[in-house]
Amino acid sequence: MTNFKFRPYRRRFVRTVSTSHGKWDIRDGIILCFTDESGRVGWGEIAPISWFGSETIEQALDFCRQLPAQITEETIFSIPDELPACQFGFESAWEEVGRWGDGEMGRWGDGEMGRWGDEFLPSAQCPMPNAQCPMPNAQLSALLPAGKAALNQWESLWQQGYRTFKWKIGVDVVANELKIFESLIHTLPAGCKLRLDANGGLSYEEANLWLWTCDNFKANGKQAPEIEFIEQPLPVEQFQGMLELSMCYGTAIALDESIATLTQLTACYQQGWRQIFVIKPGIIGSPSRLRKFCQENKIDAVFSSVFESAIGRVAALKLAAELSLNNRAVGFGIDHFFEQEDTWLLSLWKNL
Ligand SMILES: O=C(O)CCC(=O)c1ccccc1C(=O)O
Ligand SMILES: [Mg+2]
Repeated sequence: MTNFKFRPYRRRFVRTVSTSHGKWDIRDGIILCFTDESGRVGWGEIAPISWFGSETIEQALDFCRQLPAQITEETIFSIPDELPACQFGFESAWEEVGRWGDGEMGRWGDGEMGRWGDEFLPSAQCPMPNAQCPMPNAQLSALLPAGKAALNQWESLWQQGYRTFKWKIGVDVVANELKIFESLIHTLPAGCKLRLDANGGLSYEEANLWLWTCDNFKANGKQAPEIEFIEQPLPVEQFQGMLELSMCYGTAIALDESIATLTQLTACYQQGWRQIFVIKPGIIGSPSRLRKFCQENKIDAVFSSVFESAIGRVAALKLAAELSLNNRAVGFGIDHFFEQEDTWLLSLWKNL
């Protein structure tokens, strides 16, 4: 049995996230707080992306609202598969409560449970993500802005230590993007990797053109940057097309939208996908079932952010650390899309 509270939040990106699905300016999410009988605290976060295949924020809120103030393990482990972001948020908060020994209050409370709003607010400072999970930027992939803005942004990210970059394609017409791509690969220094993310926005012909261009770049003996993979070239419905493409080119393909939830991940694996899997823990569903799947099948996984706050990120990165096999950079280099996080968390606590 645990005491359960939730609070919705809204955060505006400092720069628009442009993908082939359109523009995204605001992240709506929900923070969960569990407190057990002995006062141990666990935090969780629900950060859905409905255009990606998860529930909507309204569905997640409706689910939270119909729950009683005290919930059991049974409730947490029977959240329906239609609410994958809720499964992640509730289960990770639950795991966090269980992690602390008797008498310990967890990483947020510092032994003294503060109050949030009028009810409970962590009295200790806000969770400091970097202090909580120190991870060198070299192990993260930094998300570049779409279009030619990428040409101006990579350098400051490089200076911050990032060595893997992801650039969105399928946003503009292919001829324009190919031109920018040419400039980008000729300016990126040796020792870095580039991921191209089409978000399902290419036609079969365009996908062939991109894969051919990447293969050619490599064949011409160019060593920098290494094109690590093309992510989700075709729409989710065209799984067979992507399977074919994955066998025709040297450049690898990573599935993302196609495997947004555990149900989809299982289906694609069963249908023979063995290249790269982009796992977004924040929307995939139950962490314990994800663990089981990854351990049983030894998939080549790349972990990726859903623009969650430090609370969801800590839980997601914990899974990434447990389940990454090939040391691929995790797609959490997205801080430059937000105002400084501690400031945001502080104001979140204060305004509750
Ligand atoms: O994976 C990354 O490197 C950054 C995160 C990212 O690109 C992303 C974030 C939110 C929603 C969709 C996507 C995506 O990979 O398409
Ligand atoms: Mg993607």
